[in-house]
Amino acid sequence: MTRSLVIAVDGPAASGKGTIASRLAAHYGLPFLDTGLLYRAVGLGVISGGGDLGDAAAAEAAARALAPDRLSDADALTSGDAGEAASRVAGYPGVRAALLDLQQAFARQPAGAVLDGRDIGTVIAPDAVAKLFVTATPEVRARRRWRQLNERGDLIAYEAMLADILRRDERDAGRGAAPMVQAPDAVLLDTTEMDIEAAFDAARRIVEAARAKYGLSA
Ligand SMILES: Nc1ncnc2c1ncn2[C@@H]1O[C@H](COP(=O)(O)OP(=O)(O)OP(=O)(O)O)[C@@H](O)[C@H]1O
Ligand SMILES: Nc1ccn([C@@H]2O[C@H](COP(=O)(O)O)[C@@H](O)[C@H]2O)c(=O)n1
Repeated sequence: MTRSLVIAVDGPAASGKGTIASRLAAHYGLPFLDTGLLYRAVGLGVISGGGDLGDAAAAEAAARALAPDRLSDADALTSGDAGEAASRVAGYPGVRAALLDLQQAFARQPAGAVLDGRDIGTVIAPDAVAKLFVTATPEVRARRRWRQLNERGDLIAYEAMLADILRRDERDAGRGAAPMVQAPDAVLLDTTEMDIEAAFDAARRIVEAARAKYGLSA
């Protein structure tokens, strides 16, 4: 059976997984889904509806009601508040269950797909041809996110950014439902000392090795 090229890219906040995943998608001509946006949209949905992020039922209802147009407000979705809200609602099993089918259907497209998140290689697409776990030190990740947000005018202190990253890492890795963990068959890519080009190049080589293993090389 010929497998389609599904690429799973997981890793902690601001590790560069989205940058790598979108570059891989463009390189291989595949559709790309940033699954973090789904959880961010659910978190914002709860807040905008006047709900409480500590209310699992409200979060699950927001996940079940998630409409595609909720994913288009890039500025709101990529704010620090949205990231924090996302990691709160992402711990609820009902929220994860509500978002499961959509993600798995995306991964099942005939040509293949690239998805990035926390549980792509473990839960969403455990049979993915290529699995990467992208990481970097918390300090480097905080610096990257700090620069990204400050460049667009979201002024935030580096120390606050680092605290946010550490809190989110702990919550994402420590939850019971689909915790952030490297899949046993994922390749670790530590981008601490890499610029974007070097990180993409390393990722592409990992995918090429996986394609060769499954006889998918041109
Ligand atoms: N290797 C790198 N070197 C320097 N900057 C990088 C590198 N990779 C990504 N960046 C920058 O770091 C920021 C965060 O990258 P990106 O959004 O890809 O991370 P992420 O892991 O997808 O984050 P999120 O947790 O929001 O999903 C962006 O501004 C991006 O341009
Ligand atoms: N597959 C995923 C993707 C994301 N999350 C949660 O959403 C938060 C925001 O994700 P970003 O990738 O945009 O930073 C993240 O901290 C996770 O809590 C998830 O659980 N599973």
